[in-house]
Amino acid sequence: MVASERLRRTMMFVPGNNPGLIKDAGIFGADSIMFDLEDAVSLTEKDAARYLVYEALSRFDYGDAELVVRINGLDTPFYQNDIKAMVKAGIDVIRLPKTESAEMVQELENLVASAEQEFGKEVGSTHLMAAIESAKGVVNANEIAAASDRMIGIALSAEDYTTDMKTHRYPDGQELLYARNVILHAARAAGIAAFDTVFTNLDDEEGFIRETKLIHQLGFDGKSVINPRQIPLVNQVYQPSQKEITNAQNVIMALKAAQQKGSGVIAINGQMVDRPVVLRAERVMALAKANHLVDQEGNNIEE
Ligand SMILES: CC(C)(COP(=O)(O)OP(=O)(O)OC[C@H]1O[C@@H](n2cnc3c(N)ncnc32)[C@H](O)[C@@H]1OP(=O)(O)O)[C@@H](O)C(=O)NCCC(=O)NCCSC(=O)C[C@@](O)(CC(=O)O)C(=O)O
Ligand SMILES: [Mg+2]
Repeated sequence: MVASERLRRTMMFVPGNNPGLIKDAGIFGADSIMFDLEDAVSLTEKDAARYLVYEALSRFDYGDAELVVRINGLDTPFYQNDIKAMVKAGIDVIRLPKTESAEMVQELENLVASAEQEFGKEVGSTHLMAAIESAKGVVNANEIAAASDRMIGIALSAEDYTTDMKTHRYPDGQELLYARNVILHAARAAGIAAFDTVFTNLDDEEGFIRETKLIHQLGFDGKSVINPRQIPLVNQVYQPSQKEITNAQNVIMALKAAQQKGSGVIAINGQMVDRPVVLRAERVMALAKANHLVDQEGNNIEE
């Protein structure tokens, strides 16, 4: 699948030092599975975790899920070995934590390109994403998002970010409003995905849904999650209504009819339909397919 066409509603963190969680991570339906070598892994387990994730990537089948690894930061002694091992294993995406500048992304890109050459991988085949976890990262979000053609997205990491901002997380999320909007605009301007942060209180389902509705309304592609229980809740929020699906089906039908006639102009009931409407309709249909509300041809699936 082309990286830019993927749905990324959920990106699930899986601690890289936990064999049980790693083995079963594919059964929960996350759009992206993110093996963590950074903050979920203690300093004494860094090498063991890297080895475990490498072996898992080589042995287990995670189906259609996009496979991501969060490597250790560029200020640690671990990131170079992380990059080599993950490129060798054929990871889809490397997520750089605590990204503060375009130069950091470019350093990552150079190391990834060297590793691709060393291990006989196609140069450019490993995609990148950056987590923004500080005021400096937010201020430089535009240049980070545009730093490399390999970038598929940028993410807000609110736990570290709120610490850097000398605050903490509140239920209404006011403290994140600026960072969320900056990250979203930087991602959209660069034509890549925007991911919202984790929600750490697993027992506060109501709070999780409230936050997910907010980031869905703002325009985020999806959210980092820490537990399989959060996946269906995100998918539910991102599920289009029947009215949205019917409208999208009409737009797609009109598009096909126009193409058959060799016309570039699409009209429904005499009303011209412009490109943004077509793009929105295509996204609604992609979400409807992912939620099994329509079949691959876009027809309603009867209950
Ligand atoms: C929290 C808890 C211990 C609870 O476990 P519990 O077992 O009590 O949960 P249960 O609900 O009972 O689990 C039901 C079944 O699912 C299985 N299961 C659970 N979690 C699973 C999972 N993640 N992957 C696969 N499988 C899973 C489990 O094994 C069980 O399987 P089974 O026994 O067979 O029924 C567990 O979830 C967990 O470890 N989460 C990941 C935590 C983590 O990675 N933190 C670091 C990333 S954040 C960060 O660093 C901040 C950040 O950097 C973020 C940013 O950058 O965005 C920033 O700055 O903001
Ligand atoms: Mg963090």
